[in-house]
Amino acid sequence: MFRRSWQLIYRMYRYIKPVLEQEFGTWYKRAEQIPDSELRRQALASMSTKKFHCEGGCVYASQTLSYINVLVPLIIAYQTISDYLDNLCDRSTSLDPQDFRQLHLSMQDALTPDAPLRDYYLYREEKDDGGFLASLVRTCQESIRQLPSYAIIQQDVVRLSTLYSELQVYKHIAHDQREAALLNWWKPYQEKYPNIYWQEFSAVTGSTIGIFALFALATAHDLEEQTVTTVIEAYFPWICGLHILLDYLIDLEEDRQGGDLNFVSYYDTEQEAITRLQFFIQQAKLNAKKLPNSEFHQMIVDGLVALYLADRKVNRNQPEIYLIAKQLLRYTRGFPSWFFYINSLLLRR
Ligand SMILES: CC(C)=CCC/C(C)=C/CC/C(C)=C/CC/C(C)=C/CC/C(C)=C/CC/C(C)=C/CC/C(C)=C/COP(=O)(O)OP(=O)(O)O
Repeated sequence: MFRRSWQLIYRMYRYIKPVLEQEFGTWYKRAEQIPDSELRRQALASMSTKKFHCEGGCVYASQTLSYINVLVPLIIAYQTISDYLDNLCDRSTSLDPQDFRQLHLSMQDALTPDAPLRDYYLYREEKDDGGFLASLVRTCQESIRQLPSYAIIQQDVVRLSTLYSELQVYKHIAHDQREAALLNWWKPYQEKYPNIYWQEFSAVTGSTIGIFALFALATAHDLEEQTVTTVIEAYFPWICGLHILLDYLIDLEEDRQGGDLNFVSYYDTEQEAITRLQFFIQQAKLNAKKLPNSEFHQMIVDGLVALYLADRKVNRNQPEIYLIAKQLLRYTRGFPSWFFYINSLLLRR
């Protein structure tokens, strides 16, 4: 197992990137052949603008090189479903929760080895994707069958995936209803997560990386339940929360102008946003230290901050975001953060 940031980046370029490019390219070509023009447009738009989601997600495959050919296709297929459906819901002509729910059933089917395929487009007009979504689901199912300890993580990944899907439903309904729906959804979880706000809980559920961390664990033949629990406790809420709060931070100005929901905008002041994000970094690091292969998960924390703050939107023309970003990058400190930041700039710009 590797311990250093340069070793992670070396593995990414040497072993992961070739498989990733091949897989991603194949799905992209498949998307180009989607018969329905609107579904095709959304699939291509999400794959063109969000490739870094797959690139970042595939970092988890660097832990076990012997499973690259299982983990990379799995992570790419699952993340592609997530990004494609997000585009369909965002750009939807309807605001129909029933439609959003039905589409997202594909994500839980993808994580259930023998689940039969369903009509995920049942409640929308555009239906003919030429089997694109079904093939993504099937690819996930074929991959998870090859993970020796999948049975031990199955229930938890489906639970995290269901929470993600619920977030996507509530986030995309009518603007005047979504905040109340999200608050109401949060109520039964409030007691379990007393240290976070409702909007932070929503952010936590929006990350796919807790699932990817569990996929990587399931490559072990002797996986213990206790290890799964410790990894979930580190990721949900801390590492996942940090991930999506960063995602919303860089969209803050854009969302403000477009009147879009943004979980970072709920902080009262800039200083509160900085304090809360620093709190998430601190908790994420503390909890990452408790994990098996802890160096890897600590690199994920540094890497997330670097990857998101390397986005084009973080620049001097958006002073609020720029200031918060600078403070956060300084807060993570040390060589790995700067090394990942430079690599992320190369990847994303
Ligand atoms: C291939 C290669 C050489 C890679 C090198 C990568 C690199 C530089 C690694 C070093 C640093 C490192 C360790 C980074 C960590 C990487 C990591 C784990 C990244 C995570 C990527 C990921 C899985 C992203 C998915 C994000 C996600 C699920 C987003 C959706 C969540 C959400 C709720 C979004 C908001 O949606 P909405 O409000 O609808 O708004 P938009 O859709 O408009 O944004």
